[in-house]
Amino acid sequence: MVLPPRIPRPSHDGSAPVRVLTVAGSDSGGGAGIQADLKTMLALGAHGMSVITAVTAQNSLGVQGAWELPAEAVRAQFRSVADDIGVQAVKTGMLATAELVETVAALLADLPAPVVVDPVGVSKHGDPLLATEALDAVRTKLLPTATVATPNLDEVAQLTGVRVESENDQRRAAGALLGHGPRWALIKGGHLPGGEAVDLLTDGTEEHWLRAPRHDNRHTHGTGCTLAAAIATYLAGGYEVPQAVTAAKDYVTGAIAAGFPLGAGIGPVDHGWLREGTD
Ligand SMILES: Nc1ncnc2c1ncn2[C@@H]1O[C@H](COP(=O)(O)OP(=O)(O)OP(=O)(O)O)[C@@H](O)[C@H]1O
Ligand SMILES: Cc1ncc(COP(=O)(O)O)c(N)n1
Repeated sequence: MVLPPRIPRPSHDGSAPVRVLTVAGSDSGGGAGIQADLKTMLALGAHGMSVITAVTAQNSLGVQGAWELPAEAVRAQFRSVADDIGVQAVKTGMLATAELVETVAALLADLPAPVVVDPVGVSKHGDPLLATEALDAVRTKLLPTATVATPNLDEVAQLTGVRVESENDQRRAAGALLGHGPRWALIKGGHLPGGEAVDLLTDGTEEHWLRAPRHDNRHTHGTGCTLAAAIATYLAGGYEVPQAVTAAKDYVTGAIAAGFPLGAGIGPVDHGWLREGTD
C-alpha cells in the first residue's frame, strides 16, 4: 500500500491550514457527499468547509429521499465562506438540479482557485442524484469551470455519449469530455472489470494512466467523492494536477482496502486509514 503525503499543517504559528471547500449533497449515512469530503480533507491535513446543495436520507441500502436547497441558500453559504475565510480549492459533487448547477457554475466562474468537478449522476445503488434536464447545464456551464473533471463510466456516457468498455474507450471519452471545457479529464475505471482499477488522466496532450490493485471489497460507498475531495486538497496544497491525482489515487485505494461493513448493504471506505497506519 502506498502511503500518500499529507499537506503540511502550519507549525502552530497561528497561521491557518489550507482551506478547501466542498459544494455537494449531504449523505446522512456519512459515507459519501460532504461527509466523505470533509473527512478526506481532514485526513490529508486541510481545513474543510462545505456548501450543502441537497440533503439526502441515505444509508448502506440506497437513497430513501433527497431535497435540494434553494439557490439563495447555496449562494449565501458560498459567500459566507469565500468573503471571510477564503477558498484555496473547490470540489463539487451532487448538485441535483439545473438551477443549482447554473448557480454554482456562476459562483465558481469568478473564483481564482482550482476546481474539481465530480459530476455526480447516480449513486452506487442507481439512485438519481442529478435531474436529467441538468446535464446540459453541466456540459455548458459547469465543466468549463473545472481544472479537473472526474466522471465515472456512467457519468461520462451520460455527458458525452461514449460508452467505455476498454482503456481505448477511456481515451475517446476523455477527448469528448475535454471538448466541454475542463482543463483535465480523469476518466475513472472503477466500474471496469479486471484485476486493476485503472483511471486515465489527460489534458489532451499529456496522458497519465493511474493503476492500483482492485480490492475485491464491496464496501466502496463514496469512492468517487473521496477521490475528488483528495485531488482538491492536494491542489490547494500547491500540487500540480498529475501529482495531485496520483497522491489522491493512493489515498482512495488505501481507503477502499480499509473499507468496512455498515448496515445491511454497501459500507463506506475508511477515510481514517492513514491515521491507523502511521500513528
Ligand atoms: N474495488 C476497487 N479497488 C480499487 N480501486 C477502486 C475500486 N473501485 C473503484 N476504485 C477506484 O476508486 C476511484 C473512484 O472510482 P469509481 O469508479 O468508484 O467512482 P464513482 O463510481 O464515481 O464513485 P462513487 O459514485 O461511489 O462516488 C477510482 O480511482 C477507481 O479506480
Ligand atoms: C450526497 C451524495 N453524493 C454523492 C454520492 C455518490 O456516492 P456513491 O456513488 O458511492 O453512492 C451519494 N451517494 N450521495
